[in-house]
Amino acid sequence: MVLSSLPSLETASPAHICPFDQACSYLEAAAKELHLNQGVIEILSHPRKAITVSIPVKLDNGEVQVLVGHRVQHSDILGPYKGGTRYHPSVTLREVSALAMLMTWKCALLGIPYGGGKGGIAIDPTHYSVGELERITRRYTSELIKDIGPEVDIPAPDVGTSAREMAWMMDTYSMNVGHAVPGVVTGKPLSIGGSRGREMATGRGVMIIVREALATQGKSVKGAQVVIQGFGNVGGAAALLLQEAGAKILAVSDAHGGIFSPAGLDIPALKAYYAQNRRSLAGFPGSLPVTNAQLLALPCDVLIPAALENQITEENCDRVQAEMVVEAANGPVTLAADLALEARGVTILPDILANAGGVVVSYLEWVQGLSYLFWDEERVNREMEQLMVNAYQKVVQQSKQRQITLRLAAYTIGVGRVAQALTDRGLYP
Ligand SMILES: NC(=O)c1ccc[n+]([C@@H]2O[C@H](COP(=O)([O-])OP(=O)(O)OC[C@H]3O[C@@H](n4cnc5c(N)ncnc54)[C@H](OP(=O)(O)O)[C@@H]3O)[C@@H](O)[C@H]2O)c1
Ligand SMILES: N[C@@H](CCC(=O)O)C(=O)O
Repeated sequence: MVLSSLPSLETASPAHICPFDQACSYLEAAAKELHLNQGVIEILSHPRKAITVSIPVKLDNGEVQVLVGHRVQHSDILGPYKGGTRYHPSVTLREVSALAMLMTWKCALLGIPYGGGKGGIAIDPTHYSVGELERITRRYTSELIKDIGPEVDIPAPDVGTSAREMAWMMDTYSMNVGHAVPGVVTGKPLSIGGSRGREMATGRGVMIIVREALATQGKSVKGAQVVIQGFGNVGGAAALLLQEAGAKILAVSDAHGGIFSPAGLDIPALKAYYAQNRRSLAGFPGSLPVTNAQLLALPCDVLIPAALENQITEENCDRVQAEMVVEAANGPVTLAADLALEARGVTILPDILANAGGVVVSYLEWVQGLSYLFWDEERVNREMEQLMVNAYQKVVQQSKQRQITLRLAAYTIGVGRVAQALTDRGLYP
């Protein structure tokens, strides 16, 4: 499928910035830096396969709805396609295609033997009952049954999904093939072969990257003032672990807005409050309300967008006061904002590095499953930390050697490894 032929109406992300076009721009920049052959660039600019499925679901009230789901398989040059499954109203084929491409570079950068994929369903999961979500997930998995598998394409959680959806996917796939296949997904519950440490893994990886990046600048995470957009799996875990590491979390937000405390938020207390307060941050004792727009403009040392794409744009980047932006989300800074922030000397830790902790522990989960030997959490965290620190150091070294930004350095490593494998395999002689 040629993505450029898709209708432009699909570019429904904030400010109508097409995430796939942006992903291709970064690929082109890396390819230029590496002097890659045009044929290689052409191959890597297109997903290998893009699957769109209809998902008919009978709602609890008897009504039938037909939802739209996608799975995009960008590249399997280095191993099975790998990447999350997103349930969010903004999901489009172009968005999923961009996210699948990012997964290819992320896995290559981290040196794990996977390609890149991503899936999603255009729904707001909060509008459906648990029973409806289970039926939707099972039907989506059935529609993809021939295209996923532990050696083919391995889904994992992303926005709006968690271990619960992975268990339903694993069960549906296993029932179809006639025996248990835990390796078809990662991020599953421990009871069916999940890994210790996976739930906190992306946030832990973010904490490690913040700590390393501050250390590179001769600063400490202890006392660093941090602002986080998004209080879900990634933002919530990053907040907790950064606070444990000594940082002061000044503000956090969800889709409804945020809260701010100049003295720093007590994250364990906030997590308990959030769960009891029907997932609302509003009114947390000692905090002041902030909008998401205000939150991005708060003075701080480190700003961590951990929600969706295109949050820091050409329009609002002038208001960003942070000295460092750490992309816990995929694609939270637009291309124009990226250039403007870099020009102002803001350090940007790119998504394919900063949020790789999740897929690294997905890989460790897959390895444990394949060897039928499960590790304690301390070992999982140690192995993940080693891969994250190693990748961070390589990115810094590449950035210094080539005099390029950290993002371009990360891309040149990821894209370069895939291009090399592509050439060595003879797919582009
Ligand atoms: N899960 C992983 O393992 C993983 C790994 C690597 C990267 N990522 C990336 O990290 C990001 C977050 O993923 P997640 O797994 O944490 O998802 P999640 O658990 O569903 O949480 C998403 C968070 O973002 C908030 N949010 C949504 N729209 C927002 C907006 N417009 N402004 C501010 N906050 C908003 C949500 O608020 P509500 O709850 O109010 O909707 C929620 O707090 C995504 O870009 C994802 O691709 C995830
Ligand atoms: N959705 C996550 C995790 C992917 C995975 O574990 O396969 C990401 O964007 O990296």
